[in-house]
Amino acid sequence: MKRSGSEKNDSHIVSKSPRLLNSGNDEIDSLEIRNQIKVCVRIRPLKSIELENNTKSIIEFIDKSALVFDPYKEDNRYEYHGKRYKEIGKKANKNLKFNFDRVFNNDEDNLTVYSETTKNLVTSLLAGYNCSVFAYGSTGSGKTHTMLGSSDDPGVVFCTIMDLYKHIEEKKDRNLELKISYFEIYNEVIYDLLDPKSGKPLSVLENVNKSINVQNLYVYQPKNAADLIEQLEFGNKNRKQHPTDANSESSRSHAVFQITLQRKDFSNDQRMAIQVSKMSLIDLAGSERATNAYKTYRSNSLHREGGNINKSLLSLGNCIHALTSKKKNVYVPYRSSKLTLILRDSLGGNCQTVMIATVSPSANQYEESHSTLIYAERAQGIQLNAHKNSILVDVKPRDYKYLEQQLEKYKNHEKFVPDNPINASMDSLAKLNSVKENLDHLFEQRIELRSELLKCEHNLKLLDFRSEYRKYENERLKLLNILGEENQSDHSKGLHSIYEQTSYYSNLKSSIEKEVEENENKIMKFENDLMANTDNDMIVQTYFEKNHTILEKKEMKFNREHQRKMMKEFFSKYYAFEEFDGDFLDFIYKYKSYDILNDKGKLSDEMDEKFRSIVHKIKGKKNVIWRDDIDPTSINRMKKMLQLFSLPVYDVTLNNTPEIKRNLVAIRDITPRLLRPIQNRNVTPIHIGQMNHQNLGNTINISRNVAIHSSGQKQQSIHYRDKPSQRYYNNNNNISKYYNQSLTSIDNHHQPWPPSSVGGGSQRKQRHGYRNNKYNYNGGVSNFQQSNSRPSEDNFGYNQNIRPRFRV
Ligand SMILES: Nc1ncnc2c1ncn2[C@@H]1O[C@H](COP(=O)(O)OP(=O)(O)OP(=O)(O)O)[C@@H](O)[C@H]1O
Repeated sequence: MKRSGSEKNDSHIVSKSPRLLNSGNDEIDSLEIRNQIKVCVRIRPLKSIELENNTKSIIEFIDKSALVFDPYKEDNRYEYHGKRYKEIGKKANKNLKFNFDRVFNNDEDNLTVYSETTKNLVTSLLAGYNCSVFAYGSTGSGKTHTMLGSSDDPGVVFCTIMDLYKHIEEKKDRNLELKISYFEIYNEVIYDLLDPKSGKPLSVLENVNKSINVQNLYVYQPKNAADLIEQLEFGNKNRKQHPTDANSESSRSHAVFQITLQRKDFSNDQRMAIQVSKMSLIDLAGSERATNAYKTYRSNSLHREGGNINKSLLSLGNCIHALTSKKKNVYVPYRSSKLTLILRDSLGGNCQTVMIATVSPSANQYEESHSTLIYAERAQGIQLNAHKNSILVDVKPRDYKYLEQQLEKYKNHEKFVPDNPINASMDSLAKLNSVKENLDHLFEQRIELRSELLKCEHNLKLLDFRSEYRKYENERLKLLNILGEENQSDHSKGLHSIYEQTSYYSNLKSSIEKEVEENENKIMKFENDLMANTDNDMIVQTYFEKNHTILEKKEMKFNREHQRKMMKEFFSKYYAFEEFDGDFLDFIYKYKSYDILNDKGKLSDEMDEKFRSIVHKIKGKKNVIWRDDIDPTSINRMKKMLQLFSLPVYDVTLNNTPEIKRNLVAIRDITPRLLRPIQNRNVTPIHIGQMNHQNLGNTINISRNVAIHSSGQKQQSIHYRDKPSQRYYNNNNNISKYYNQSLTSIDNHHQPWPPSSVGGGSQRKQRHGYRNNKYNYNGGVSNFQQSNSRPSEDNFGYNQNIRPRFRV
């Protein structure tokens, strides 16, 4: 035999399931999760017509893990003079041995296939893992027979449903919700098989969680197994079929049947665990090549159909190829077809996947079966990364009591779906909404005031820089002794003008600071009160966090602009100085002053060293500075100069713990609903069609009023070290990011700023007053000295006890 696949071992079985929840089911708790796709091959029996025509079989079953394609056969040779020879002109047998996780022979039924491929996945599904089973093979090789089967030999889908319901009934797991959807991809268009009347093509979108969703898909919640089977049959009838050479009932589309399970665990009175898992059972269209399959069909539409089937299967092949490539960071072209986009998780992501490759043993399907086996062999290398999809949600004890009462009430009912189990955040939202208008106004005012304040800071720093620079210039000019009395007084005037402006901006700054402080105190009061009254509700937190982050972003931007302007100023001075240096040197060389002075012995050591250092600089050589040469005054000067390049900005220090991240999934999904005006406390029916059953977070849409508390909301004194009693939280930046979208509904009610209220107007008037007072400074150097007495650069004039959120 020419080829042999690698021997299988259990190294791909990586972990026992993490026990987030103890399901109470031994089977689930001892579950083994593979990190590799499981590939099985099923050989169908030869059909009666094939047997009648003496069609040769090209696949030989070796054992449960191996088969030989196009086996070498002794009797294919003819005998001549006691020796056996190959027939002249006859192609040699390929005689290829393939190894798979399981090979099913032609006499094994669907139940066996189910038990050894999908049964374990049902356990995984119940434990919270996503699972996929897909049948791949050429037309007429037995995909539909495997997945759907017949009344005599029910297929994998039927067995899965039965097993699932068996578990639900056995465990009487009332907290388990099961929903189904069924769609097909035909000619690269998605159609709902459970809602065929709509006839609308559905679109597929990737949501923020990176999960792929079919938009507006009809999701059905079956009453029981029989009801589910009925829906499945209904969907099957709606599939597109055309007869082909190889199969009179050939399915021309890829059919995707999905079961979504959601399980809520209330066993802990403080936390509710929500698990969402999904199983996709996929019957792909035939993988035959268009030329073979449609040689008898000349219709354009059928050619297009064949082309599209092959386009998506070609993309599937390309994805498998990329996923199994040994090269690093290979691009996987999931987006090249709808099929691969939908299968993205099944192929390389958070999923436990089984591929059942069906092959026909008929010699007429030689090429097709060969190519299926090659694909299947390649797919064995696909790595997966299945993990449980669970989320823990804090439950208030009072809610838990309520839940228990509800459970008691429904104890004897056959079916129990918790209606609206937890009800908390609506109150918080109402409280927030009652003061939100005032708060929005205060936040807008804060942005305005802070921007005025930063403008002052910017101008003061720029003036500080100019005054420092003027001092250097003065020293240089004095040194050169080329300045007359008149020029010197001009120069002092320039310095005086800087001091005057500094004095003006210092006064303006201190008045704005007062307004900022007033505004900040008001916001803090609202924030503290609301947080205390709503028990640190996540929605309320998020609202404040969002507004703090908006300010922080604006200030960062302003800071960058300030640095840019300072650099510009710095370089304009620097280049002027460089030019001067160059001219000076040129002058000295030109008139040989250096040589003359040197000759006359008038060149002091100091002058000589200075001259040499200038030459050194011009030549671009590095200067060696000895440690002893660095005097503390120059270091301080340098520090001061560096400080001029940054402004005090508002600081939201953020935390990013995994728990916060997890809760964010929930908050993101819950906020858009919670932020709607509270009209009706009753639960409105979910538009199931829009429910994103792939998305873990969306499951929370169902229990709309879930109260979610992040551990990150613990009172932390990080920002308010000197005031630990302040309620402040340290949370993830993303909250604000997500919240930005969700808040749009209330943002629409924003009052334009400035509001008509007297307070804001008068404050602005006050500021303008200071501006108009521009010339009422005391003037002169003494004024500058006075302004120097303004608080040091370290605290930028803010009382850190009050506002430590602002940082340099
Ligand atoms: N393992 C099997 N045992 C008995 N009959 C089988 C088996 N596999 C397939 N068949 C029969 O072969 C025929 C074609 O099978 P099936 O419709 O499942 O092919 P398919 O791969 O789904 O084809 P297509 O891609 O064209 O839909 C059917 O009549 C089916 O009953």
